Amino acid sequence: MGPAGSGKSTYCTTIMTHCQNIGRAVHLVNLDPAAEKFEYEPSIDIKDLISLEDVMEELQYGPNGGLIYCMEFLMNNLDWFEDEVGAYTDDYLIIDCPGQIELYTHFDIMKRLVEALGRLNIAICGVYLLESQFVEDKSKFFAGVMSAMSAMINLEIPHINVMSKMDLLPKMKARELERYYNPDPLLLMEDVNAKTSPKYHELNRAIGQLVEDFNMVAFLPLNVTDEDSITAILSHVDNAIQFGEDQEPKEPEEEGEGEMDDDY
Ligand SMILES: Nc1nc2c(ncn2[C@@H]2O[C@H](COP(=O)(O)OP(=O)(O)OP(=O)(O)O)[C@@H](O)[C@H]2O)c(=O)[nH]1
Repeated sequence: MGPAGSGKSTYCTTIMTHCQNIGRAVHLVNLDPAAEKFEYEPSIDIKDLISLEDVMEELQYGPNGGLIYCMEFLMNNLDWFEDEVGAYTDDYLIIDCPGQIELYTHFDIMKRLVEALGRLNIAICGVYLLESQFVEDKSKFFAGVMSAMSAMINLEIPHINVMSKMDLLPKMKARELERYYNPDPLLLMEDVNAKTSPKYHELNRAIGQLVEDFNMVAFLPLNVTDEDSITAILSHVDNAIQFGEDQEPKEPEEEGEGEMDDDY
């Protein structure tokens, strides 16, 4: 997941290549009804169900309304999705999502999709991408942190955030980068305040405090040319999936089994 152009498809391709190199069964799922070119042919493709192009042409919708229409159409045809995914329940699926940010923040479409995967007993990890260049404009960076947080809160699934396109970021000291990997909102607010009118400083402070109070957003760097960063991300995803599986409510025990005694 992530905003338009944040590097979602590149992430999918990078992880697909890496998984294939280490001999792991992996499939690409495309959920973007506007996607055109793929480096790997998707095993499941929303365009087999509906395409943005058709919706725009036939219903005269614009790109954003059309996208939402396509996703709602998918929601009304979840049996199609469940049948498609049902063929791969033992494998690793990488789901490339559309870039419209409202899908993760104020529609429940992704949430319903997550529930559909849950019905198939598929363990999930959300991966949210934010471009590294955002660190050069702290207001944008904070907007990105807030949208990542919003996705985490809405979806309630094991989740990691990835800072993409690290090769494009000018060299920075490790200590400086750490401020972004684990955002220190109050420290960063000083820079944002320097660029905004004093009448917004209280608002900036409140936003910083919100990020601090939730204290749940951290980023892992992805440099597609650095195998170590790819391995590290995949291992975090695996751990998050394992964590999610460990948290699954257990089947209720048979009567009499494991009953607590009255003294407990
Ligand atoms: N240098 C560099 N460019 C990247 C990287 N990741 C993505 N890009 C470029 O950024 C642009 C957008 O990348 P995509 O992977 O298509 O991003 P996306 O999030 O799938 O985009 P949408 O599907 O349109 O939302 C493309 O031109 C990519 O080549 C990266 O790690 N390094």
